[in-house]
Amino acid sequence: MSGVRSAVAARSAGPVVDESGRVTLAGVGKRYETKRGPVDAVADVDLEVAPGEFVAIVGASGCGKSTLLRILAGFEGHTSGTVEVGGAPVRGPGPARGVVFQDYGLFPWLTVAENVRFGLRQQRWSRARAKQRAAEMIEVVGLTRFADRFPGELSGGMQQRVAIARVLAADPALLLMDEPFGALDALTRTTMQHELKRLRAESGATVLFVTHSIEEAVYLADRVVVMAGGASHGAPGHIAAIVPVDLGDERDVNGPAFNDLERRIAALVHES
Ligand SMILES: Nc1ncnc2c1ncn2[C@@H]1O[C@H](COP(=O)(O)OP(=O)(O)OP(=O)(O)O)[C@@H](O)[C@H]1O
Repeated sequence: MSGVRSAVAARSAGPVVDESGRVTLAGVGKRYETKRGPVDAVADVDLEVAPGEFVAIVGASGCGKSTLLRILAGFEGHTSGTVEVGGAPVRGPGPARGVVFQDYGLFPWLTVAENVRFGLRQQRWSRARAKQRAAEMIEVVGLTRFADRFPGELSGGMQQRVAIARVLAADPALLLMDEPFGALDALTRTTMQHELKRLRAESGATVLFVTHSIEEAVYLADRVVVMAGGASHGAPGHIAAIVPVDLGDERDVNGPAFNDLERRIAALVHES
């Protein structure tokens, strides 16, 4: 936990609740003005995510999942409604929000270790502390042997692991992840899901996680948001359902309760 976040935790009595991870979306809409006229990517999105909660977002292609994440990351503005993180309006990117998107966003001229240290140094971590933290996170994603390699020397899946290590190293209050494991092979994907679960339990970060895999959503999340619509479907993207995942911490992906929930969510995705 970062210095600021532990200070917040130390002041509050009772369970640790880091309010800086709270997400509030109220009546959120995004309209793109294009040559062919306005495109409503999303409309009327209401969602409250509690600090420390893990919310997965699923839905057919084009329903606005990435748009919502980009808005929360501060990469683009919304055109209606309110978007708040930690009780403050989002006006641009910020260090309390860690972002892992489909493109790895690594600096090709820096080594793996330098890439992971970069954000920490930007946040004024000392050289020694940044070096130690980077080494720890690189170990977590299983890339210690490659710490001195450049991104161009690694596979896509390995580059994605570096991007994940880089974001997790900074211990953000809110993690925004858009298909972060989409490019990984099945075995690495399972390992990374485990690690993400563990790291998130340790750090208490709030996570918003976009995935096309309903199994992944049910395995990781406290709640699954099902989105529907999309500009190409003639209706703006919107939230069609929010499904709580009441399966406890140890989830058996082959268990009947797990599979039932997976089927229920799949039906909601296909209906919408
Ligand atoms: N810059 C843009 N200009 C115009 N329309 C856009 C722009 N960006 C996104 N859109 C439209 O907004 C809608 C939502 O796109 P978005 O990428 O958020 O969907 P998605 O659910 O993440 O899709 P996928 O699962 O395929 O990644 C789509 O119809 C898309 O065409």
